[in-house]
Amino acid sequence: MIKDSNKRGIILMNLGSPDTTEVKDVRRYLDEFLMDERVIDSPYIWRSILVKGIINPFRAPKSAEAYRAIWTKDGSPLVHITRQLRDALQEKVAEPVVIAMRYGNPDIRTAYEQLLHIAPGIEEVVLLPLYPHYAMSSFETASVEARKVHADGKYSFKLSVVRPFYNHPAYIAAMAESMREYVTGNDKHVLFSYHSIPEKHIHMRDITESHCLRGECCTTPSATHSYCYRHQCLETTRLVVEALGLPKERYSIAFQSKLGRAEWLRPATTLRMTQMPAEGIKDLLVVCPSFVSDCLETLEEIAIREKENFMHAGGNSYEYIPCMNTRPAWVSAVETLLREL
Ligand SMILES: C=CC1=C(C)c2cc3[nH]c(cc4nc(cc5[nH]c(cc1n2)c(C)c5CCC(=O)O)C(CCC(=O)O)=C4C)c(C)c3C=C
Ligand SMILES: [Fe+2]
Ligand SMILES: [Fe+2]
Repeated sequence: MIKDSNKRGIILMNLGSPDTTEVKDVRRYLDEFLMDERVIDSPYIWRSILVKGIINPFRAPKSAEAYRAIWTKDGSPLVHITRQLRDALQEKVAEPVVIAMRYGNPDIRTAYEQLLHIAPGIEEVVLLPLYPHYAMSSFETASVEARKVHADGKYSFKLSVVRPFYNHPAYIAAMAESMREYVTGNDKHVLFSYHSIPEKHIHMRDITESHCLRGECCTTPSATHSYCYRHQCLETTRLVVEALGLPKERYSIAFQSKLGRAEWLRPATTLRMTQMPAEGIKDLLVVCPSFVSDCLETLEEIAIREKENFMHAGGNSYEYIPCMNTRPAWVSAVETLLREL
């Protein structure tokens, strides 16, 4: 690693949002997002028909409305929080720090150009995809896109990418710290709600071609766990509850934000919301460790919509534990992840 801070730049890369909540901008964003072969893996022609002809015409107006419910004077929460994280990190490190989004703006090319403008002699760029867990549709697409643009632009700096940090002690400690005040002094149930992915994507990245989604696969050691999203979510949960000292009857795991009819990781958060009150879980805390910055999927889906579902199903209290956003422990963890590369 090049240690000289004058020669190094940092990019924090997040998923991205539409530029505005207008349907045309949301449509453009969804088009870019869902046409990504690592998000919808069908052959190009079928993907085009599906996205442009079926999903987008219905989804864009609905998503625009959802975005309107969480939009701020500074625009998208996700993008604004990523900017704030950048500012907080910049206070702590000498290297220039910029942000990039996988979809929408600012894109990765803009981020490279910005770094070269700030520090023309840059020799290494360190990219931190802000996804704790490995998925084709998150970490993989971000790093592939960054490498592709790096090669296409014939940039002379070296590009280094920080690996998923789902079990890194600094991420686990920061997650536990962000939850401690909510879980202490009560016996509320804690639901760990992770973004779901299609089961097919787990099989596609099973390097053994025979391990994943069979029996107790995710708790049985395997070389494929470096690519297994489900294993990594279970590990994050295990380590966070260990750090918090939560007994096993106090927490559970679910997967949110399913799209379409295929099999996705289960149980579905939305189904659990209607089941939990009947099982005697009336007071609920929900945390979303696959997101480090609050976004549509946490602020609208979890904090608003799923709360309504839970309360209508007979819940007594429901609290969403915000993402780590710009909490000092998380900013320090980011610094650690970048230093250790
Ligand atoms: C945490 C990592 C994420 C994974 C893995 C992921 C997979 C995935 N997502 C979709 C479809 C949509 N996701 C949408 C929003 C969204 N997704 C993530 C993160 C992951 N997605 C974030 C942070 C956000 C919020 C963006 C924001 O602007 O705040 C959306 C758009 C909104 C909507 O219409 O619901 C879609 C669509 C798929 C299909 C997928 C895996 C295959
Ligand atoms: Fe998503
Ligand atoms: Fe697994």
